[in-house]
Amino acid sequence: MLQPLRILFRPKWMVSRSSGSYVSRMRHLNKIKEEDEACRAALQSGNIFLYHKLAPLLRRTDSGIYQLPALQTKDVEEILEKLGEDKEMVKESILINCTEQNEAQFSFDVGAIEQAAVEELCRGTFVDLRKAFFLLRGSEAPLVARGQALLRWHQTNGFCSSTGQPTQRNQSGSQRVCHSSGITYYPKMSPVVIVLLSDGKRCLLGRQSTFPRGMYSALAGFCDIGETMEEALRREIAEEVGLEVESIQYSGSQHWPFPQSSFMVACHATVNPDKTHVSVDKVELEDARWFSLEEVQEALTIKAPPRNNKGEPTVFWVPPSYAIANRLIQEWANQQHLKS
Ligand SMILES: NC(=O)C1=CN([C@@H]2O[C@H](COP(=O)(O)OP(=O)(O)OC[C@H]3O[C@@H](n4cnc5c(N)ncnc54)[C@H](OP(=O)(O)O)[C@@H]3O)[C@@H](O)[C@H]2O)C=CC1
Ligand SMILES: [Mg+2]
Repeated sequence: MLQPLRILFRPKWMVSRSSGSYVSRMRHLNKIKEEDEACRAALQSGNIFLYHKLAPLLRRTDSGIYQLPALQTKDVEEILEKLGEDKEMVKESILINCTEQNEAQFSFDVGAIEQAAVEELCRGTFVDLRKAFFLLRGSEAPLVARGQALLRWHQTNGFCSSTGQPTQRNQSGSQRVCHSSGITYYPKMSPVVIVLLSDGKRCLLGRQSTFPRGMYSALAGFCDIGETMEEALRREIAEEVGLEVESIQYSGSQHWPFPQSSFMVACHATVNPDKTHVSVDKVELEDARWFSLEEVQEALTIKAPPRNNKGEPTVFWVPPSYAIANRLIQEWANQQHLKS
């Protein structure tokens, strides 16, 4: 039976360095991103988040709250040694970000090691990212998504697409280089527009057949190469629901890790209230329709939809608060409420 490690989770009081300004933090982060030596030094005092085959390690506190345990390099080295692995493997950690105290944050995938043994040592559980997103609070959800996205990118970009030769990463993992062709590869996101369409009184939501039953969301689509965001938005709405957009207002953006990294650009848009006939592209969407403010307000209150005996939701509901679609819907409802 493996004994859990004694010091795995560093309490806040052990963080001694005072927080600097945003500018000095970003400059520090950039330095460790670019300079291998600085990154190696940062790893010695930084925080490491563990993943197993891209599922992040979470820990449930005594009060039932899920947290992202931040391990230190020596903790991870100890785990690797206890499980008969080379402790030098910890140097494969990928830089994600840094804290307000200028401590570097890394992600490290222990997918080659037996999952249960690591969980026992860490007193935590590796949880699928979709579930982890539900369980984590505040800034931990985007952090864990970013860590996973970087690990995934490294795991799938080991070879140069031009020469077929292996690519080599820098210490931070901010890039990979093919020394044969000289090509440098950087982690990628695909731009996506997501739009909440309104006719002044109602908003348009749609669902794909793969969505959980009863869930409707704002319409979304990948940008084509060469398109502006506005062009992509107008095209997607025309393609998916046969409507012509009249005006567009930017709302915000989000990195979305499912199924691969997308850069979601969220907007509100309007159509002419006299031209609201929806013609759904059934290849893309199972359904799309106009919803009233009352229907939307009700859906926004549902945290976990009621389910039938097959476990399927039985009511109309919208994506959870961590999805930018939820924010768009919430903003629209607030705006309508102010108008009335
Ligand atoms: N965060 C949020 O609130 C929300 C996020 N989303 C995300 O937005 C994304 C896009 O929405 P979706 O409606 O599916 O997009 P689209 O309407 O563009 O349709 C998806 C189609 O685009 C193709 N495709 C897949 N990846 C790419 C790519 N990188 N570039 C161009 N085309 C691609 C796929 O074709 P094929 O499968 O045939 O290869 C797929 O059939 C999804 O990843 C979804 O998870 C959606 C709604 C809410
Ligand atoms: Mg779509």
